Amino acid sequence: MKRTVFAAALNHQSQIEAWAAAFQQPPYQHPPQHPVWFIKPRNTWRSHRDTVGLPAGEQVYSGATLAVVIGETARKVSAEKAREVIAGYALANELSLAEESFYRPAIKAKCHDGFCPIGEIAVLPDVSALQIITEVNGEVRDCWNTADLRRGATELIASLSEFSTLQPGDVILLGTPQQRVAIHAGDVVTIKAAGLPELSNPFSDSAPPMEQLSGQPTLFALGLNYADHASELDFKAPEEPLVFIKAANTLTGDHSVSVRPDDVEYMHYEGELVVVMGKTARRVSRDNALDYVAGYTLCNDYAVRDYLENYYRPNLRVKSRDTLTPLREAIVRPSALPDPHNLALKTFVNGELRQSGNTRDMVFDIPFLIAWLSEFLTLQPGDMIATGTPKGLADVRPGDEVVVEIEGVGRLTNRIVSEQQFEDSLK
Ligand SMILES: O=C(O)C[C@H](/C=C/C(=O)C(=O)O)C(=O)O
Ligand SMILES: [Mg+2]
Repeated sequence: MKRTVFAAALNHQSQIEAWAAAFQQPPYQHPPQHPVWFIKPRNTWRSHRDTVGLPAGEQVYSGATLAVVIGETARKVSAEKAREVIAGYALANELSLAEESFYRPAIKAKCHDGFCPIGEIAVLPDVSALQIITEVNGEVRDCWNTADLRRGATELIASLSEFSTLQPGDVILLGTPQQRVAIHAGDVVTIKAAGLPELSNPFSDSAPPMEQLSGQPTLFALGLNYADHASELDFKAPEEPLVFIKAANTLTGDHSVSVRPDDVEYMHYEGELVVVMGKTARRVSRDNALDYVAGYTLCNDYAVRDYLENYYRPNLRVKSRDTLTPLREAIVRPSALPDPHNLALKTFVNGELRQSGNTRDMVFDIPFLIAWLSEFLTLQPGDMIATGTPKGLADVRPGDEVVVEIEGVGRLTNRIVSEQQFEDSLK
């Protein structure tokens, strides 16, 4: 069973060449120094022969790529050892709308329903120079070679597992060339590579409704959804929701520890209200949106600012690290919380009040967020939306006790430990 599907962006030589000049300019400032990660959430997953519905009025591009399937737990694995944790490979189609920018996470371009068909797994001895062919209606339209990737499978596993413990079933998509193939309703797209089961999907302008999905619930998180927090970071409030995704590895529970990397300057807390979906939601209106909510809980969306790069910002290395998203499992039902948009939100460090806001100050409220997301993807029961944090960030250090408290929802307590303390605790 798939757990999290990670994908590497800007990992093909042709992309770096095409964007080289732009990446020297603001907002990027320099080419990416680390892999640029994104996540294909479970609503995007499809199998061989599944029909994929294309969003009306959008040009969709095929993205034939190679998927690496993890077979063993991998935490801080070296590139030399990475091969040992690979269960096998599969073909995948990393479908996307055109990307005009790599600055902010590309949720709308990458996460439409069905935007990630993945084929059957097979064991291959070597994928370092594998030809990947795309046929549309039986005609070859693209062919690229994994030898042109900037980072191969083992290097990507090493890089990702440094901050995100990989589990059996996790998948890594290795990337796609700059040039993609435009596809249309009525097309059948078939992806082929020697030694791997082919992946073929018909595309239509309407697809069958999605059954209940497997895989981990998706945690969508909002950036800059409180104007006062945006301004403390010298940003204006966004004009549309700034949504990023946090992977399952980052979650931890109440009264747990969060690991502060030993070599960083600034790791801050972010107390946040979390919405938990209770019903499958697709194209839901704002007026009806709260009917789809199972309840509310709270999280701490820690960030390590040292690792910020202006590519799909905030990037997974900042926001999706092991242990950096304490989340309280118990939820409060909507009947017990009639107005989720008027709740005091506080964060205490060692008993001292450090953050104080109110959920009435959200830039985009909960009905808007549910309607906006469900416009282009299906929200499933269990999916969550962390609705952002108000101003009042501060650095936290090993030994600090951090308590997030939201009126009517409850408290979430966790303690900061150093990397060394955490490693010692594992021995
Ligand atoms: O890009 C930024 O600096 C904003 C980003 C995320 C913010 C949030 O998670 C939030 O506003 O709750 C960051 O701070 O990395
Ligand atoms: Mg946040």
